[in-house]
Amino acid sequence: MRNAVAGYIPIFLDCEDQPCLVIGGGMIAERKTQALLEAKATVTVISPELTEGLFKLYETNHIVWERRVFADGDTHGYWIVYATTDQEMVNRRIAEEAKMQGIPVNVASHIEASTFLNPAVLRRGRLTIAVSTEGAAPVVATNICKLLNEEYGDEYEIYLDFLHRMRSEIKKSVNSPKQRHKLLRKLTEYPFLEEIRQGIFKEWNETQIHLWIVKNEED
Ligand SMILES: C[C@@]1(CC(=O)O)c2cc3[nH]c(cc4nc(cc5[nH]c(cc(n2)[C@H]1CCC(=O)O)[C@@](C)(CC(=O)O)[C@@H]5CCC(=O)O)C(CC(=O)O)=C4CCC(=O)O)c(CCC(=O)O)c3CC(=O)O
Ligand SMILES: NC(=O)C1=CN([C@@H]2O[C@H](COP(=O)(O)OP(=O)(O)OC[C@H]3O[C@@H](n4cnc5c(N)ncnc54)[C@H](O)[C@@H]3O)[C@@H](O)[C@H]2O)C=CC1
Repeated sequence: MRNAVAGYIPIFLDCEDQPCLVIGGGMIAERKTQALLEAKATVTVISPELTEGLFKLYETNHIVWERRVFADGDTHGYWIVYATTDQEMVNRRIAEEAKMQGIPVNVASHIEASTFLNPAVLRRGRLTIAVSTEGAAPVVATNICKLLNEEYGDEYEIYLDFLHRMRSEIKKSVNSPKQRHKLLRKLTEYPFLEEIRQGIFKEWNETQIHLWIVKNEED
């Protein structure tokens, strides 16, 4: 068992169109595959069998399925690898092979063989909250997400879409970094979240956005 505490760096990877390999076709493979597809990755699954869910994804062309057991060399050319078979030795072999090539690898059965791990995740549109216990208790990570689920409701999706739009406009039309920082900080002080919760928030149109920028630049 890895003893380090806080020895991981949390990062958000852009997986769009990246070739990702999942080895094994059970429930854990299905869970990791779903997460990869949500991130628009290109997924290949190598396994003699698939769960019903994975088989549906195969039938609908969402994944490529190679119907066989893992063979040496399979990880070559992939961007990221998940070893999710129920065979400890196979998972370890996959991890060794991936590591030799510098490919990040997650081993579902043995944290110490992995180079990265999957946190429990809560999503609200552009908001992602990811929680890890460094493998000490994955269920606790999930429970923390359940608690946060109460605190961070759907209003965050509308809120962040709006802030994203404002930020893009500010980046386009305000040249000075100092001014931009001032405006972006000011924006988060408005009670938009409260307005969204109360159902009284009205999306600003282009003119309103520009008027706000001009007015607050001067302040
Ligand atoms: C290290 C890590 C590597 C990784 O998989 O990335 C890992 C490893 C292992 N998990 C094991 C068991 C379980 N894992 C879950 C659930 C989840 N596990 C997840 C992540 C992680 N699990 C990574 C660290 C996360 C962290 O930092 O806390 C979640 C959060 C995200 C996800 O899977 O994407 C997901 C929540 C899904 C959701 O929210 O829906 C459940 C409960 C369930 O399935 O319902 C059980 C059974 C109960 C138990 O054993 O605790 C075993 C023992 C296997 C065995 O004994 O054979 C190992 C291997 C080991 O410990 O070495
Ligand atoms: N990280 C996590 O969140 C969790 C991890 N686990 C671990 O994950 C592993 C997998 O769990 P499940 O999906 O529930 O198991 P499972 O038994 O449902 O699925 C295993 C899959 O691996 C395939 N397989 C077996 N040998 C193979 C080989 N040589 N090449 C390719 N595919 C092969 C099987 O056909 C099957 O599809 C277990 O070993 C367990 O220890 C279990 C629970 C949670």
